[in-house]
Amino acid sequence: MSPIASALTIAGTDPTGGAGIQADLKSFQEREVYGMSVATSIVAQNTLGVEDVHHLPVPFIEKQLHAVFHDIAPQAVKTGMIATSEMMEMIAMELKKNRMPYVMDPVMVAKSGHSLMEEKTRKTIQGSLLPLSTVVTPNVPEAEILVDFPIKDQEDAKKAAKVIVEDLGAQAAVVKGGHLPGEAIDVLYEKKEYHFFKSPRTETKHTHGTGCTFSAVITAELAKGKSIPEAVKIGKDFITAAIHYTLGVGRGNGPTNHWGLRLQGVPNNATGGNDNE
Ligand SMILES: Nc1ncnc2c1ncn2[C@@H]1O[C@H](COP(=O)(O)OP(=O)(O)O)[C@@H](O)[C@H]1O
Ligand SMILES: Cc1ncc(COP(=O)(O)O)c(N)n1
Repeated sequence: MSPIASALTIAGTDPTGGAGIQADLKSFQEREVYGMSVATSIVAQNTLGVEDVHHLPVPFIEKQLHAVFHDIAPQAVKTGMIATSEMMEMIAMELKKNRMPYVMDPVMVAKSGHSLMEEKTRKTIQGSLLPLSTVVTPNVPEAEILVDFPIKDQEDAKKAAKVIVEDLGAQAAVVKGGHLPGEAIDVLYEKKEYHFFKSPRTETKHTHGTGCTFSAVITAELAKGKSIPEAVKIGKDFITAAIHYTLGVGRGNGPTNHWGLRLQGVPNNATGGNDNE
């Protein structure tokens, strides 16, 4: 019997389930990967915004990591919200000791505008987690901070993805296109080659946790041994369906539909969710 693929997310929480470790675990499960999670910060948030954040003590985050690594070895790991430099440095040390495919989703600001990473941590990321990462998945605002130049179009996105790899040391980088106008086009730069992943833009406000879900699916696929381009392709198809078959829950920016991909091709009246057609 082939060993069960397992994945670990190290991130913040979202009690309404649309983002953070809750969204990551839903995504792992949908991809038939055994999901595990280490919480960094407990976030009081919903689809309307972030109310408060409680950072867990670094030694306690370390204990959670050891609990996982000393029992069930994941085949791939992702990081999401890591708010402080102290957290980031400890996590980098642990990932150095436990080398495996590592997806870094450099979560900095929630879509509601609330900061999820302290200002000084934004620079720590470059010397600690970035050089360890297999794939980095910044959105446009996050990529602009990492590369320190504006990203206004696909050419800028290509340049940024190349800088994140060639200069900042990531193995691969996907600059996501959700924040650019027009079709949702993500640019992957890996092994000196560009790959483009394009989907029609779904006109909806329900995009809470899209980046978390996208990076979690990439992590799950890497855990199963897929190549980086294959994993990103599946992540793209997954998030496109998750947004398209929106559930319409929540009074603000609602979550995506983590079983959306399973609905592909299913007639509208059988989907149970709202179809944005
Ligand atoms: N309205 C949309 N319709 C279709 N795909 C989208 C839409 N918004 C974002 N995406 C896709 O969702 C993924 C997450 O992108 P983005 O929203 O930029 O990340 P983040 O959630 O980190 O801000 C990317 O693959 C992007 O192309
Ligand atoms: C714990 C956590 N991690 C990530 C996000 C970003 O999600 P979004 O950009 O959709 O607000 C979030 N809101 N909460």
